[in-house]
Amino acid sequence: MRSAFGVAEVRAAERAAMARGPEGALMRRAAAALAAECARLLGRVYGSRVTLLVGSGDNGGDALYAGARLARRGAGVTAVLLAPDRAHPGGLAALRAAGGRVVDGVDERDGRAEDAVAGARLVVDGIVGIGGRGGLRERAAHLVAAARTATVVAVDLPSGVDADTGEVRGEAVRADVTVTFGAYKPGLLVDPGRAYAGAVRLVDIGLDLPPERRALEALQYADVARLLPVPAGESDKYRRGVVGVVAGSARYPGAAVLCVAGALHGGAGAVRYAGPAADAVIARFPEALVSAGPPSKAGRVQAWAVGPGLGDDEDRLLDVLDADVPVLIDADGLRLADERRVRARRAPTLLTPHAGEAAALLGVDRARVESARLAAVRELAARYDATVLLKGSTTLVADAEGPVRVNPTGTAWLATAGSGDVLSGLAGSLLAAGLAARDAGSVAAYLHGLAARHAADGAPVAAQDVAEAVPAAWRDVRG
Ligand SMILES: NC(=O)C1=CN([C@@H]2O[C@H](COP(=O)(O)OP(=O)(O)OC[C@H]3O[C@@H](n4cnc5c(N)ncnc54)[C@H](O)[C@@H]3O)[C@@H](O)[C@H]2O)[C@@H](O)CC1
Ligand SMILES: Nc1ncnc2c1ncn2[C@@H]1O[C@H](COP(=O)(O)OP(=O)(O)O)[C@@H](O)[C@H]1O
Ligand SMILES: [K+]
Repeated sequence: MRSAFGVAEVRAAERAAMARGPEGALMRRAAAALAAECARLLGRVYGSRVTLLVGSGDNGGDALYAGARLARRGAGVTAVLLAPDRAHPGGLAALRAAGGRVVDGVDERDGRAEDAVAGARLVVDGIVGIGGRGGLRERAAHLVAAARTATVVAVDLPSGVDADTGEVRGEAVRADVTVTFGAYKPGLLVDPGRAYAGAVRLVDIGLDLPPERRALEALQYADVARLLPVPAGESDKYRRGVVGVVAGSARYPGAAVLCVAGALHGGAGAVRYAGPAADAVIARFPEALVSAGPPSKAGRVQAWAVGPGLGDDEDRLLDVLDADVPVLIDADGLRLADERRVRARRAPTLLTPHAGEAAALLGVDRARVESARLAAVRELAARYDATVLLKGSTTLVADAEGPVRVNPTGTAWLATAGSGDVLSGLAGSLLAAGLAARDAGSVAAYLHGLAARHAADGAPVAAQDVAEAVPAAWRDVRG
C-alpha cells in the first residue's frame, strides 16, 4: 500500500526528526537527493546550465543547497531570488561559496532573471513547498513561463499545488519530475495537482510517519492480489456469490449489456439480470440468469448493482434499496436515490458518481468537483453515510471517515461511453463475492484501469473492449 500524508503530519514528523538529529540534517539529506536527481536528469553535470527559482522558505533552501552541490560538480548555477531579502541565508552562502551566481528575481528592469530561466537546461522549482498558499504570484508565474525547453524539477511539490488536496488556484509549475521528501503528499496523487507533478520520486529523509495518520492510500499489485476473490476447492456458483444487475431500459438496453459484461468478470459465481433489457442481455450473454419482473422476484443475490440506463424507473430502484444486501448505485440510480433512504440502509451502499453526477448531488457545478475532488468525495460519503467512488481522471474511494483511496491505474482512454457501466458491474460482482464496499470499489477501479490500458494500448477503446480485457488485468495482478 502506498500512503500519502497531509502537511500537519509531515510537519510533526519533521519536528520529531529534527529533535533527534543534528541541526540541518534533514535539509542536507533533502538537498543531496535533489541534487542527485538533477544530476541524473542532466546526464553530464559539468558545464550544464541550471537555474534555481528560489522563494522565501525552506523549499528555496533545499534548492540552494542542491544548487551548491551541482555547482561544485561544474554546473553553471544561477539562483533567481523571488524574495531577495528572505532567501535561506545558509543555502545562499553555500551556493555563493560553490561559485553559483545570484540574481534578483523581483527586479524586472534588465531581464536577467528571464534570461537565466530561458537559457537553462534544468530549472529547479524551489518557490514554495508545503508552506505554500494559493497559486503562483504574478512575477513567479511569469518567470516559470520563460522556461520553454528546460527540464523542470519541482522541489517537494510543484509550487502552486495545494499539498493537502491537489487543488490549483491560479497558476502552478508544470514539472517533469517532482522530488518529494519524507512522504507522498495527497496533492501529488490527486488531480489536478497530480498532472502538474510529472514523475514523482520519493526520498527517505528519515521521517517517521505513523501509518494510521495517512490521509490517502493507493492499492498496489500485492494489495489487489490479496483482495481478489479466488474460488477454492469447495466453491460453487452460489458460494462464490450471485450479483444482481438492475440496469438498462427498453430505450437503453446497451447499459444493461455492458453492466452484465463487467459483472461476469468480477468474481461472482453467477449474474442475475432483472429488467426490460432481458432479451438483449441473454442474446449477448447466455450465461446470465435473466428475468423481466421486479428485482425482489428475481431470486437471491448477495449484492445488487443498480442504475446504469435505468431511466426514471424509480420502482426498481426502491425495490433494490429495500434489500438487506450491499447495493451499488450508479448513473440514473444516483439521481433517483433519496439521501435519507440511503442513510437508513443497514447493509453497505456504494455510490459511483462521475464528476457531473457528484456535482448534481452536492448542488455545485461540475468544475468545482473536478477542482476539489477530495473535498467532494468526502462530503458525499459523509452526507450519504455510504462509500463513494468518484470517477474521472483521478478515481477516489471514500468512506464516511478514514483515509481516502486513490486509484493508481487507469488511462484517459477510459473516457468513453459505457465504460462506467462496465465498472458498476465489476464492482457489484466484487461486492457479491464478499468484498467490503471500499475494497470492492477500489479493486474494481484498479482492474478497470488496467483492463483499459491493455485494451487501449495506444488506440481508442470501446467499453466492451474494456470488459473483455478484465481477465487480462486479473492475470496481471495475480501473476
Ligand atoms: N522543515 C524541515 O525540516 C524540512 C523542510 N524541507 C523543505 O521545506 C519546505 C517547507 O518550508 P517552509 O515551511 O519554509 O515553507 P515553504 O518554503 O514551502 O514556503 C513558505 C514561504 O513561502 C511564502 N509563500 C506562501 N505561499 C506563497 C505563494 N503562493 N507565493 C509566494 N510565496 C508564498 C510564505 O510567506 C513563506 O515565507 C518543504 O516543502 C521542503 O521543501 C526539507 O528541507 C526537508 C526538511
Ligand atoms: N480523463 C480520464 N482519465 C481516466 N479515466 C477516466 C477519465 N475520464 C473518465 N474516466 C473513467 O471512465 C469511466 C467513465 O464512466 P462514466 O463517466 O460513468 O461513463 P458512462 O456513463 O458513459 O459509462 C470511469 O471509470 C472514469 O473513471
Ligand atoms: K516547489
